[in-house]
Amino acid sequence: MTAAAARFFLNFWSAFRPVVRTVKSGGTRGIRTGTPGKLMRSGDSRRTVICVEGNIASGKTTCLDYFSNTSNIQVLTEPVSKWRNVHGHNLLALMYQDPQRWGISLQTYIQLTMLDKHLSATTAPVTMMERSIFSAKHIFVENLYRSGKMLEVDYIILNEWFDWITTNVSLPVNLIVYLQTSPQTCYERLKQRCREEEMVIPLEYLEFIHQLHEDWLIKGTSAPVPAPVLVIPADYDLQKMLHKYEEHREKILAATNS
Ligand SMILES: Nc1ncnc2c1ncn2[C@@H]1O[C@H](COP(=O)(O)OP(=O)(O)OP(=O)(O)O)[C@@H](O)[C@H]1O
Ligand SMILES: Nc1nc(=O)c2ncn([C@H]3C[C@H](O)[C@@H](CO)O3)c2[nH]1
Repeated sequence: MTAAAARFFLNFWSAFRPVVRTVKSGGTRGIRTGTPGKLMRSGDSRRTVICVEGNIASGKTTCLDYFSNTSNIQVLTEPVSKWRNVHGHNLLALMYQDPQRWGISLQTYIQLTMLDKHLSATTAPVTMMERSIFSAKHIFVENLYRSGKMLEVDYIILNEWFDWITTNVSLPVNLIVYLQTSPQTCYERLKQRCREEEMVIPLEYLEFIHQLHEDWLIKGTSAPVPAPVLVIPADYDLQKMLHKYEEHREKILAATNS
């Protein structure tokens, strides 16, 4: 990274809400958010972070809703509302309408907003996040680049940001819950939900996104996973899925002891 880029990043970084400082801890260099008292942030080893991953409309929000009533669990949903209104600009809609032009803009903003989610302060010992900075990179950035909708130079810039952030900022994840839902089922649920920006999504896009999840979380052939993966087949109807979530509750919360 050039000196100018480092200066830019450090200026950007100092604007961040949490007071961050570089500390040596356990021999590895990483930025921990310095917070007194009970407040915990992602870098706090006392905190357990579970990321719920899955295709579009695979049922992540429904899963998080189910666990949101459990004491000691803080649920962090994706900041989709931010992506749909960046000072009046609907970046999510722009990307779906013209991914070649707006893919880099959306991914840059998603990487920032997901980093902010990872670093958000909480008093709860367990955080369940919808997706992560990792899936933004390994699923969606990869899809844009591999489908020829992202310039190589943009892909490289995003990768350098991702590598710097994940090297210098402690973003521990204790468990990934992968809701393994078929593209067809996701497509049906997406149509049922009718999120305006997503009405242009073809089944083929969901098939690409599905394959990238499988390569990453099942086959392990694309990129390292930041935590053990618990796979929950999620094609079943709502009632059966709620039973499945209850069946897996112990395994999911066992991550707190790992
Ligand atoms: N098991 C299920 N059976 C039928 N419909 C479901 C099931 N789970 C969720 N849905 C419905 O499918 C739609 C998508 O579900 P949900 O919002 O939980 O998915 P998601 O993975 O959070 O989506 P996104 O990735 O777009 O945020 C919603 O309308 C939801 O009510
Ligand atoms: N391009 C792109 N990159 C991401 O990192 C990303 N994360 C989520 N999404 C899209 C999927 C749903 O439409 C909607 C809600 O998940 O936002 C993304 N789209």
